[in-house]
Amino acid sequence: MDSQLQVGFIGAGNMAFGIAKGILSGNVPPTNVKVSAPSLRNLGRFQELNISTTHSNTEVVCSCDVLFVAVKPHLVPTVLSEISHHVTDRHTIVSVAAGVTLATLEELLPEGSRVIRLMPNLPCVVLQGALLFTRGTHAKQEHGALLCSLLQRCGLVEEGPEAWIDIHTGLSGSGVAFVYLFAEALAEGAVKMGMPGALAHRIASQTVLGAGQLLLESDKHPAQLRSEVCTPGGTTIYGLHALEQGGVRASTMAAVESATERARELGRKTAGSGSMK
Ligand SMILES: NC(=O)C1=CN([C@@H]2O[C@H](COP(=O)(O)OP(=O)(O)OC[C@H]3O[C@@H](n4cnc5c(N)ncnc54)[C@H](O)[C@@H]3O)[C@@H](O)[C@H]2O)C=CC1
Ligand SMILES: O=C(O)[C@@H]1CCC=N1
Repeated sequence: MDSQLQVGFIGAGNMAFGIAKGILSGNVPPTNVKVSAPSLRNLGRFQELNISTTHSNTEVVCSCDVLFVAVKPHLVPTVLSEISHHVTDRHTIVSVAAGVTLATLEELLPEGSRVIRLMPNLPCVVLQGALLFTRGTHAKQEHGALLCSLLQRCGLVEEGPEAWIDIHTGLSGSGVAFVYLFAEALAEGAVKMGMPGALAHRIASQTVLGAGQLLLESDKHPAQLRSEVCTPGGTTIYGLHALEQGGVRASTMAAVESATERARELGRKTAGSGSMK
């Protein structure tokens, strides 16, 4: 990767911070990164990473080659209209906004702009993200490869068709929160049975981490690993029976479906009016 490559972020929230941390863990020095946001509130933690910060979105655009647009979806039309005059051949614009489609992004930017739609997730901040991107009309394979090399330390980075981005949003962007809910409930079950809360939460976190790592590294189907934990007539099958009675499988599938549908709805609203309230 070109050591002169300049990276910009518009929006200094949780997701921008996660991606920035991943990028800095690769071979991009903080002096090559700039972030903008209207208030000082979120900028401090970027400054702690020696990233330069500003309140001017156009200043970021004018100084970078790859620009991450990391504001809430309903602000994307306003932000892109504001910076549009400054977007040139130099730029690859990468939007992480849930639901906002390539068609909307391309329409809001000058003809021929290079656009990529990326859906990351919060564990980028610990270099364990799951990211899926899709390239717009004018973003070539080489631009996808450049993005992959920038994000190489963020976690798993995959490319796919745009139709999968909203699904990935439900599965993984939002899915992280579904896993947290499960971890919280695991710990609360232990607290109910008499274990101190702090210990229960530490053990629940390690259980989620260990289960995930084994699932990834073993290359086995989750049902196979589940059966390896179940002793016939033992404790696990009793617990699984209780979960199935609560409809955990159906409600988890419904959660992914519902989050995916919401991403699609956000996309339609952004395409329609530029205002999503
Ligand atoms: N938080 C998450 O887990 C994920 C978020 N996303 C997407 O990332 C985007 C950002 O989400 P978060 O980081 O969670 O939001 P956030 O609320 O933490 O951050 C948004 C940032 O945008 C800044 N901002 C607001 N108006 C602005 C403007 N006019 N110009 C420049 N900056 C402005 C805010 O000051 C704030 O720093 C959203 O579009 C969301 O869909 C995608 C995947 C996961
Ligand atoms: O909840 C949201 O809309 C964002 C997108 C995926 C995760 N957080």
